[in-house]
Amino acid sequence: MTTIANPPTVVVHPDSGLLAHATAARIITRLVDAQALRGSASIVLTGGGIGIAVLKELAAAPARDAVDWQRVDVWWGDERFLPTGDPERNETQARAALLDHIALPADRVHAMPASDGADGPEPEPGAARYAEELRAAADGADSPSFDVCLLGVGPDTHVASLFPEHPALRETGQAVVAVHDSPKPPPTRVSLTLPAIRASREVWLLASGTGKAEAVRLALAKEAGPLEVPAAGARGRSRTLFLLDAEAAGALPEELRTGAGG
Ligand SMILES: O=C(O)[C@H](O)[C@@H](O)[C@H](O)[C@H](O)COP(=O)(O)O
Repeated sequence: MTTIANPPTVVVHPDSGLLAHATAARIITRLVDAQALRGSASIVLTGGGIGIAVLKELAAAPARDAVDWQRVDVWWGDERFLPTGDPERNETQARAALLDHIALPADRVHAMPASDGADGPEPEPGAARYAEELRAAADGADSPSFDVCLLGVGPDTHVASLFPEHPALRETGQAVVAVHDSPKPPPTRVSLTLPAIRASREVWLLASGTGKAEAVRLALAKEAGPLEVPAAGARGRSRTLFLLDAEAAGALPEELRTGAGG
């Protein structure tokens, strides 16, 4: 497991609209900087309410095309294992929110498998293929050093499709895992594992609303490990951000909410 170099930084915005707006602006700057440094950039997308809201804001952002979208690789942190084009798939929602509005080469959109896809009706072969695709993009490692990995946080502290006490959390030998019996519907999914998430240069955890306040508190409290609190294990190699609205930050100690503890 990668050691955690830096403790998470907490950023609190007044409301979910501003959180989505500000995170979209932050993505633009992050991708532009990555391209200036390395010529290309990579981002892992998340499903969920705030995750998709950020993509919609990104599509509408005045500075959107400061990013050279021809040189961006788009991956997913997880996917609902449903037929291609199913409205519940994270890919379908990301295409409608952002990808259909930017000049991204088709071969740089790395969609996770669909239940009607070439990998067959079970998620395991598709998960293995996606792991191969990651390895091929990672210069010998199992997973690329994504410039930014976006993760929504579930009310039970799940990230991607890694749920508390679920067997998928114990997977450390693979970058991608098939998930059955997901407590959040639909039951069958494909997900990056914690090691793949932690290969990212930066991990940004997004949470909005009072329903996430306790999950966010647990993710930062150091009271429990990643098997009980998956969001506690989602850390970037060089930076981890918790991007929250005031409601999702509501259960945090004052010093974390205001940065006064820095
Ligand atoms: O496929 C999914 O459902 C997501 O990837 C999942 O990890 C999501 O990000 C969280 O459940 C938060 O979702 P909300 O923001 O809608 O609460």
